[in-house]
Amino acid sequence: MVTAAATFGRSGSHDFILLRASAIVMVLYTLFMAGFFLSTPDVTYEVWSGLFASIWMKVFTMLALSAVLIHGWIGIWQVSTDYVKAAGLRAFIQLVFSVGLIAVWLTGLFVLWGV
Ligand code: HEM
Repeated sequence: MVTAAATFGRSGSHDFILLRASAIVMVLYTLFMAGFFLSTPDVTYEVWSGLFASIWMKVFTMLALSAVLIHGWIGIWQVSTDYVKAAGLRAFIQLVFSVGLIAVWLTGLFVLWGV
């Protein structure tokens, strides 16, 4: 079986599931953050760092950042293979997004580590 080296999952259907599952996690995190800001009138430094001090918030945030990594990785592969016909430019776009997504994930990990 021929598989594309730039995809994330083992197969197209695996990528399909990963894209949907990661979308659900991102939507849940977005709803949670919207709820937090709506229910917290005064978001001070203490309130904000207190929120991220708990282990469940760290885990939830790392799950959301992993979902961004997986979703963005698969998503940009799908969009670029559909719309960017020049192979060199497509590889460059995928490289920029992949490195950027990994940088976001690592930044989140180190920031959370310090809270
Ligand atoms: C680099 C950024 C992103 C890229 C390249 C991207 C790409 C994609 C692609 C290609 C699809 C599949 C569309 C289809 O098959 O019809 C998709 C679906 C989706 N994305 Fe994204 N996306 C990105 C960011 C986000 C973010 C930040 C969110 C939410 C906070 C999000 C939420 C969704 C949802 C809800 C779906 C629909 C899933 C479904 O059909 O069940 N995406 N995205």
